[in-house]
Amino acid sequence: KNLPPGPAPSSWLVGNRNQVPNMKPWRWFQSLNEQYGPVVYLQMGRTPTIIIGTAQAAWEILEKKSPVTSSRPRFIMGQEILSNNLRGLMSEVGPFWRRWRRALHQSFMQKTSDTYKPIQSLESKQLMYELTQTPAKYREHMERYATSVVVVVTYGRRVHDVFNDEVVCLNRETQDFLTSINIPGKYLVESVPALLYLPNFLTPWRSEALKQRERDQEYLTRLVNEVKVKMESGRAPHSFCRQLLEERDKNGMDEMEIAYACATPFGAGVETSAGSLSSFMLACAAFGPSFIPKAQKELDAVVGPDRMPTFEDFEELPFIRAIVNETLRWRPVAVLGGTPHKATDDLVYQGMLIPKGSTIIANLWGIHLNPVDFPDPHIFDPERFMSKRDYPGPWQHSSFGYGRRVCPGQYLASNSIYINIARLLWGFNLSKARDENGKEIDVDTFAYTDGFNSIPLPFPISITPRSATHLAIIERENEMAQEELKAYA
Ligand code: HEM
Repeated sequence: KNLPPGPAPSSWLVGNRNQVPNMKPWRWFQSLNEQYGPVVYLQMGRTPTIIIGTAQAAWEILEKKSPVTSSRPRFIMGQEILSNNLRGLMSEVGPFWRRWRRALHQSFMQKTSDTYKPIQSLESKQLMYELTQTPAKYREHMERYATSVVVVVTYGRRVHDVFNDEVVCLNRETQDFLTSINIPGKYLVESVPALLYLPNFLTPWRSEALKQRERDQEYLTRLVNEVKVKMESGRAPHSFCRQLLEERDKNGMDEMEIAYACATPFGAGVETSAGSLSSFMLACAAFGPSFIPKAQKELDAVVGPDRMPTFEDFEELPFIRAIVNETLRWRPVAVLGGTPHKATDDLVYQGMLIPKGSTIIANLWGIHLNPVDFPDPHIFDPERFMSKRDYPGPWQHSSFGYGRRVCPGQYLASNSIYINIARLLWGFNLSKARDENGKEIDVDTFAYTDGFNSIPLPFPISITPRSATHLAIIERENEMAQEELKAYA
């Protein structure tokens, strides 16, 4: 009674579960919101599930009612078995989550994130140089940038090669395993938790996850120990890990909690940042002539050809800022709004009951492609951010989520996106690649991965320095940056 509207369940037992498409479910969710309204009810097995499709409803439910809509559903395989309940991102609201969240806030709030601008600037200079050398490998270079920033900030050491670096390989193995088991419906135990009481020999799925847990704990502890050794010899640059170790008495975190907390920025911050930069490149290939000339005019007037844009130019570059916002809006990387929330009490939204225990999904695909807020939503048009609009929240888009779960890395992330977009547009002509006959190669702006983070599938793009002066500056800045980067080895 009074539940939000939604499609009829297929059966009492599975509810709507078998109606959800395996591929890109966010598109189906969007069509449901178009049909039934901004808040839709689905019954996933026995769990009530709420799909939110507008920014206004998401703000009312997840921000204003955040005291009761900020928990997480149970993740039996990913959180309880694989991670021994030590990953804050999947954790229910409670003392463990608060400790973890406080630590992240301290190290990634705006003021602290501003102290990471120097490393972001240096890594971005290397990225610019790499693009002059091997432009076709732009995705790899962007991934290296995003990974190195996150690993420097977390452990105080750089990443030179995303294919062979040990931290990267081990973290990626964990992330891949986590993604492969966190698929709704894949394991019966997620809907029938009583299976947890079966003996080990009847539960091979458990043994596999426990083996991965052992590997994770070994390398995550090893990485923390490396920082400890450097701290003892006075060689540890400031880092998230060092701070957690130094403040152990204050933050009350034990060794393993610290080890897992340090895995957080990698898991949450690399694919999201690199994927957003890839979406920007796709927008350049698809819509470049409609916005690049204006952006370059602004950069030429404010920055000129004799130096690269810096963080200090930010206030003077309103159109570049608009491009950053439009990049995050146009193709939201956390396409389903990140990890779902859970209601810890009944609440009522516009007369509709959201029952206690509901899983709540803010479908960013629907929210950002809602033509009421963003007319012609699939067109990449930074102009929509050039004047303040009536839209809830501080960013004028919803890319970083809501309420107590709002992305703690939002400042680090937006600084990365800004500095790279400003420099890419300043230094390069970015346009459609051409085939052997000189014909432009079209790109598909819907060709994205199906994963938890949705990122563009590989596409060709032409990246060439705007002039010999720009190229010389990119080379000179990179040379100087390499000297400064030696401090992080
Ligand atoms: C463009 C880049 C990024 C985007 C678009 C993004 C987006 C998001 C979104 C939508 C959420 C879910 C919020 C919610 O549940 O309502 C989230 C959560 C989170 N993000 Fe980010 N993020 C980005 C980069 C980063 C970075 C660099 C970090 C590094 C610290 C980070 C750390 C986290 C963490 C730890 C959470 C979970 C918070 C919690 O469960 O309490 N993110 N992010």
